[in-house]
Amino acid sequence: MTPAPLVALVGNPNSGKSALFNALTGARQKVGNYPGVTVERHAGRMALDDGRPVELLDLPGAYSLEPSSPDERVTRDVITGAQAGERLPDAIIVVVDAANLDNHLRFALQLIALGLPVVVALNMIDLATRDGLTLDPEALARELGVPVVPTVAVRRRGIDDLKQALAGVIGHGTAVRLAAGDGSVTDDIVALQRRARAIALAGTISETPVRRWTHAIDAIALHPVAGLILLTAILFLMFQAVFTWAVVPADAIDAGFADLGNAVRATMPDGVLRSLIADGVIAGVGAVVVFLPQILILFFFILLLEASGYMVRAAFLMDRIMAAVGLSGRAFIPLLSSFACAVPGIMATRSIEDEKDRLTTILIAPLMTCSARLPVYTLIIGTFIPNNPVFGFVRLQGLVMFSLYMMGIVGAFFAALVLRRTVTKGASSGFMMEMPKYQWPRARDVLIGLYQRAWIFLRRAGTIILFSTIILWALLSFPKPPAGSDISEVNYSVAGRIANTITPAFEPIGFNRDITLALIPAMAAREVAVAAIGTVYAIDDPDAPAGQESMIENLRKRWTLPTALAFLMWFVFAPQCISTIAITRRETNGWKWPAFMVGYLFVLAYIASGATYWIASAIGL
Ligand SMILES: Nc1nc2c(ncn2[C@@H]2O[C@H](COP(=O)(O)OP(=O)(O)OP(=O)(O)O)[C@@H](O)[C@H]2O)c(=O)[nH]1
Ligand SMILES: [Mg+2]
Repeated sequence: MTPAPLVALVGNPNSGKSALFNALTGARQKVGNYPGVTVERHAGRMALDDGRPVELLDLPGAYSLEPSSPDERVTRDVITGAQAGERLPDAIIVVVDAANLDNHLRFALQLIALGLPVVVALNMIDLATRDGLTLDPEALARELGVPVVPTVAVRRRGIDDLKQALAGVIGHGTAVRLAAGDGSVTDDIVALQRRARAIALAGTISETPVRRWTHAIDAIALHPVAGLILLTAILFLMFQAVFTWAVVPADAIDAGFADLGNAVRATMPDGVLRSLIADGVIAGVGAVVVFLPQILILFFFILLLEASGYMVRAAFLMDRIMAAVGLSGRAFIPLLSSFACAVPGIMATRSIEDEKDRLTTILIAPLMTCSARLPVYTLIIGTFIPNNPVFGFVRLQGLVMFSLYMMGIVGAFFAALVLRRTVTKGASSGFMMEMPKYQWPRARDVLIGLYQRAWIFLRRAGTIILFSTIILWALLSFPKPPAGSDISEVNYSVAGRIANTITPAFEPIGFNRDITLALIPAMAAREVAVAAIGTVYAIDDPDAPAGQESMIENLRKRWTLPTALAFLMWFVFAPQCISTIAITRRETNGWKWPAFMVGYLFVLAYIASGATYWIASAIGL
């Protein structure tokens, strides 16, 4: 006796597979309104209208054929015939959510391409109608090249039609597939998404304005060329704004700290305590806090992009590029978080299944420009780069800032490419995600996000930065040179002597003593570099008025442009952050990988700074 034909229900999570299974077989499989209800296969029996028995399989939902979790693997193995002890299904019912066609058709296209006889169940038609969406199942069938049956699983509507369509395809092999669908499917997720979207559009008779808008925006936002141009333009605008909008509030904060410093100098008697407060605490912490407006503007943009639904689109656009350098698409979100700080970014890599994928992402996360670098970049750019307009509307300072961010990204991709061919060799996995609807960001959410960021930043200023500044101040202030000595106070101090000892190692890449002085305490946190420079100049030049103005004057006097550029390059690449090293140790369970990370990043930083210095000097900057 030949066994009854085997039919499998496949589709995205939460599309209604188990509900359909119950409707078709009369069984009572658990259904629930969240993804991941079914986590293993279930079999049941049903009869077609002509009395033929069929064995029906309910499978766990999946987003794609590249499994990212064990239950998705079950699904993939069953429908490709790779599952031990299971025969290849004679047909599959692809269940799609009619109200979410763009997302669900992506997987449907992959499934149809497998070549098994397919019937598509256009489920949850009731919800689509409620959302003001009218679909054309025949048009969808034409585009997909397989029968499409509208169903409402929970009301048992469309079940008979589904059985009939199934009877039509079972036993007819692939020949029954209509001619129109070419069945070819690509690994390129952006292309796949575009095709799914085009088919969804062709099958849509009418829809609400929100849905129409989403389609219209995505036609540009997800376009492989126009989308990338749009993304670049948005990022660009962001960095222009960081510079232009911050001027007024930053000046106000700076004036506040300057007044405070001057007041302390005017009222307190000259001595160690006055120097500690004015040169250490106020000059150091003030030098960092000035950058609060810029950090908030940056995060304002990031929060808007996240809340509007654009960020996921950016992830889609980047997926192709990420795959090209051997990164998993899932790495996008951790890498994106690393723009705030590498520590949460590295923690977010836990969502990456594959160990090698994950390790690669951890190793390159510090190359994403974290917000602690912003004060360093802004100070140096503001001091050394003139704010000339280029191409009429773009300003040079914003352009340089944008390039520094891009350099981090390009450096990370380059590093991934090399790592993937050497220390973390292996295949990388794909990426599927639901595409959210566009919506206006809610003011409340954005405000809460900004408040949290401000708090994190100020807390750092009040703890790590304050603490390292005080230590540095002490090391810079003692011992005091004997009266009448012509050695400067800084050079005579412990810190000055340490810096003078190691400066020769950095001279080949253009660094001066001030920089080496700043680099060591900056291991605690990158912003400390700015605090350190503030403290050094406050001690070195005690008669100058407090505030950023005199710090900038000192920088211009003591640094050359090639040195300043080399210093910027150092901060693009160098692993100047103890917290990142610590979290890498924790997430990789040992010292091997953090040691490797620190090593390769220092080498990279040294080479990049040196090259910048020499090239800049050679062309006479
Ligand atoms: N309104 C409506 N709700 C439906 C329909 N089909 C399923 N549902 C509901 O959608 C939710 C998900 O259904 P399930 O059958 O559990 O979905 P599933 O595809 O098996 O999900 P996983 O097992 O997680 O992959 C449940 O709350 C169902 O009651 C439908 O046609 N219309
Ligand atoms: Mg289920």
